[in-house]
Amino acid sequence: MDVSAPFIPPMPPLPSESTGGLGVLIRLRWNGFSAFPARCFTENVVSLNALGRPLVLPCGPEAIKAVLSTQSQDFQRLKMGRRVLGPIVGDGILVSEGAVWKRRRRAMAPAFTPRAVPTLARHIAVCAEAAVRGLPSVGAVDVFAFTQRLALDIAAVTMFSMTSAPFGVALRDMVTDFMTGIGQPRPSDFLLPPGIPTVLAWRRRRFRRRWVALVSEIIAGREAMPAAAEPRDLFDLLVRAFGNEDAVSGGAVPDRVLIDEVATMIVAGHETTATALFWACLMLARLPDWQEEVAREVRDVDLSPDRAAAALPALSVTTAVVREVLRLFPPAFMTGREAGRDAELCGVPVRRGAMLLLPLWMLHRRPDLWRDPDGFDPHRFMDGVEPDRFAFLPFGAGPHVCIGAQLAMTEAVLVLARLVQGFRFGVREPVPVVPVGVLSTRPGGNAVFQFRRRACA
Ligand code: HEM
Repeated sequence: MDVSAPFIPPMPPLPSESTGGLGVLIRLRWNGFSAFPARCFTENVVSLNALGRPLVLPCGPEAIKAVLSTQSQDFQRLKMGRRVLGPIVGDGILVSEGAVWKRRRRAMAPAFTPRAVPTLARHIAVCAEAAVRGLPSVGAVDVFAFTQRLALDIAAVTMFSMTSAPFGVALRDMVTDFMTGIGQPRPSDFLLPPGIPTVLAWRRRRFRRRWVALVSEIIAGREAMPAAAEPRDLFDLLVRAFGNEDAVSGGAVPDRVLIDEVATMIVAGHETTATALFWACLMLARLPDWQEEVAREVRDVDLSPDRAAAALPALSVTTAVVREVLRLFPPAFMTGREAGRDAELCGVPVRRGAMLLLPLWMLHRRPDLWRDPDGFDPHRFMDGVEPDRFAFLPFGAGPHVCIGAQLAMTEAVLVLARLVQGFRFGVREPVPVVPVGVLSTRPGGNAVFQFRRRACA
């Protein structure tokens, strides 16, 4: 393929260079892809101020490495994360800190080892097969809705060994409600101290009550299933993992812990993977040559449930496409930390209490790290050439690195492979679809996909 002219996907405009800290926080409410000034593409650390509170933007690989990894002891999670995400993940490992986080992370790690991949890949393949078979042979497909539904189904099946059918609508409605409403951080979330309620406090408390009731009902349904000798799903793996941890600590796992961690896995896992799959479909629809390259790779690969995990090494082009999508449209487009003590970041002083926002999507498009940084070109992930460890961080780094990274890659690669194996697709965009970063990287606009079943499928 011609590597000289990679395709440049459209992007929203960036703010002016004079945008201050408050301007960044206000813009984040609407789109993280148009919140940060362009100098974040070139500088290592940008220091701003938001209503008197220091706002530091570590943007270069060294600064990001220090915050997430080598100096991670100086920087904790943003306290506002708990305020915003707490209604849905409670005290789960996505928002907890210190000893609680450490204990839960250690307990959950065994559920995400490579040994679990074949079990989870089998569930993914079953869901992908059913979803692909359910598509019309020829016609328009709402790909965003399709990937959201499928990712939720996969989350339900990998977690509980049961389809999301009995509770899927309620779960999807509540997660979407949250993501598009009270889950979007407001400037007051960033600026008010944790003890002071924001105007959303009451709505968030009400959501929490309804959410806990729903997840408890789902867990009760799963617990009613007969026990199995071998772990069937993440639920068995988590219960076993927490059980082992209890045996060590002598404590009992309260239901609330299980509710929070189950909710964390569903929320952290489904929206991120669904949006990555949407962008992968959009890129392949816009770039038929790449779509055919993937089609050639997957044509004779056996993606049936029992063979899915073994098929992964044969899917190197599909994997490169997914990685390039995660570079250009990272679902976790940004992460944040708070300075727990006075510190220094690549020579820049950072005061205790300073807020740090790390625009990971801009790291992935730095001209000093990437050739044709805005162009879509999966070749950069082929031929065994690996990017610098701290140039490409779709799953973060350091102690809080994504626990589900391998599961997410397995899911994205297997679903994309099965979709292209079954269909050829194109797209019409009345308005160019640009990324919108609110909690995850969603499409900002309507893309009309046309699908046609492949003759051999
Ligand atoms: C494409 C899909 C995904 C992306 C891009 C993604 C990205 C990330 C990133 C960047 C972090 C680090 C955040 C930080 O340092 O502040 C993270 C953490 C986390 N992710 Fe993922 N993730 C994905 C899928 C998943 C899946 C499938 C699961 C679970 C089933 C999951 C569970 C978690 C959890 C629990 C954490 C917190 C880990 C900790 O703090 O110890 N993620 N993810």
